[in-house]
Amino acid sequence: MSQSTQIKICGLSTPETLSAAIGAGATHVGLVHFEPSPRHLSLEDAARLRAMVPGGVKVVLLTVNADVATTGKAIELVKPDVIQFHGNETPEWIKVVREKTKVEAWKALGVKDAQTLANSARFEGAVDRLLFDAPAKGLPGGNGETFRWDVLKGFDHRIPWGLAGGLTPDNVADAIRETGTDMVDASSGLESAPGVKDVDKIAAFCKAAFEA
Ligand SMILES: O=C(O)c1ccccc1N[C@@H]1O[C@H](COP(=O)(O)O)[C@@H](O)[C@H]1O
Repeated sequence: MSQSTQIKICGLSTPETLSAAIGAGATHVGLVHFEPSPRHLSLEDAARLRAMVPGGVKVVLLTVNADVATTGKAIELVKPDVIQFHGNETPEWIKVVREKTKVEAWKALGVKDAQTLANSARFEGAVDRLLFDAPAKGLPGGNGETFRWDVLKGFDHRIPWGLAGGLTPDNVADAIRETGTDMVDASSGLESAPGVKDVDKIAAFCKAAFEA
């Protein structure tokens, strides 16, 4: 069993599924603030869920191309531990937000090929973690799509990173073994319908990830 694997369960929207994720051992819980998403939460609802999270579990607030004012308001209201930028945010923009707010910053990147990884170096010094996801399709993320994990093999990572994109209870162990990641992030693969998390899938996912 790998005790060190970090697990983010994203797109939680009810107290029941939030506590299922925490009970199953998630190290990070994700709240989505992006209106087109079936997982969208108002900032007020996100703040209510955030207040239920015990210390020791990190709250990740996900936004997409939000402007500075919205980002600042979101951080002030929700008080996340981490903000996950899942759009076309630049390193320079993220650096400014991070310096102003002191909140840990993650940047999701859609991986097309090895060139995406090479280009990710531009985020060095701007973010605390990169999340490698499938390329945008419909939504910028949360599409349940995997990508070619083999491009991650042998890459000289300079920035802490995590793996996202189409992860499920059935493929997460292979994903960890094939990529060597120490953090996995899942959302739509743990649902019974778009935006509806399934507590059994959450538990099975965490078990499989810890046992990989
Ligand atoms: O979950 C969403 O609706 C979402 C919307 C916009 C950007 C990102 C979104 N989700 C994140 O995408 C990755 C992969 O998700 P999945 O497991 O493939 O469904 C993950 O970080 C989600 O939190």
